[in-house]
Amino acid sequence: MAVVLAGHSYGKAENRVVRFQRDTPRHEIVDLNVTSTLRGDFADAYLTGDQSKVLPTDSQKNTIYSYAKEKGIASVEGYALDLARHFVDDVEPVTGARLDVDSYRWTRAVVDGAEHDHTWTRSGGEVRTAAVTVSGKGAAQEAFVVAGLKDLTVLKSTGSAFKGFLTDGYTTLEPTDDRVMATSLVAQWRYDEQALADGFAFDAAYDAVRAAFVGQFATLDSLALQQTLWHMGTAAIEAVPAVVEVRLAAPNKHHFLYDTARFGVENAGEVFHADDRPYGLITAVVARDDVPAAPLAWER
Ligand SMILES: O=c1[nH]c(=O)c2[nH]c(=O)[nH]c2[nH]1
Repeated sequence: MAVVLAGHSYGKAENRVVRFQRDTPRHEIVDLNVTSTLRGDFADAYLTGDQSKVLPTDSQKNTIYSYAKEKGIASVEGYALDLARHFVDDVEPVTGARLDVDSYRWTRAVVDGAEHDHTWTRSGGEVRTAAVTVSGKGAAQEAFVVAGLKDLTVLKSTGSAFKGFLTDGYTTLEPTDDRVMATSLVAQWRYDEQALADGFAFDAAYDAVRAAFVGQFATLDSLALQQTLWHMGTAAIEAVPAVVEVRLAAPNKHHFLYDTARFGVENAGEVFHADDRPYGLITAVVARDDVPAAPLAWER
């Protein structure tokens, strides 16, 4: 038996980059959490301690901050592509780079009825995400762009059923035609090569996918969260031609009708106990069948 180094990667995690645009009196803000991950043959750094091929994570951090000014952040995905291509193209031992970016939304403060030029309030829990992977040098290079969101919390007070399910000796759940449905959606979607062209409208695509998710959640008379996810993924692919694969994870944020009959009080679906755990966790991968899978796009 021999022990081998079976895998490795390294990078700088969670660089908190806050970039302002101050060219006019009305400033703009972009607030990011950026993680770089580099791949290549860095085995010697582990096996013998030879760091001659290792670009320090400190240098990666400096590049991440400097590119926020040098290249700008016209879109988060474009900024991540610039960084990933730089690490692979310009740093000899690097053969693959992945950039993960969380993007936090700020809303302009309203002061005396008017939007303020340089003050914002941080908006809700929802976070926009991007994961860009560049692999290989020169003509053989491949690039993948995965956009996403996490913690998009949605709730509907009717239009959701769950019935006809399998039962066994442990089943106590009552079937229902009318329940509260709520989730805190985590979604990622992969774009095809259209996203690699200059000027691809990442923000418009994001807005369209998000609107497809929320629209399906609201309008589908749901028979289960599973069915809702299928419709969400399908609607996103139909809404944006560049989207080829959607991965969804949805915790079922259970709302249980509170039993007020015990006190002689009628409760016609008006008072619920919002439970936080345990929760059902439903996932789906929805994809076009004419586009090859891209496992590298998802590899962390
Ligand atoms: O939408 C649902 N899917 C399930 O699989 C499930 N299981 C359960 O107990 N409640 C629900 N709801």
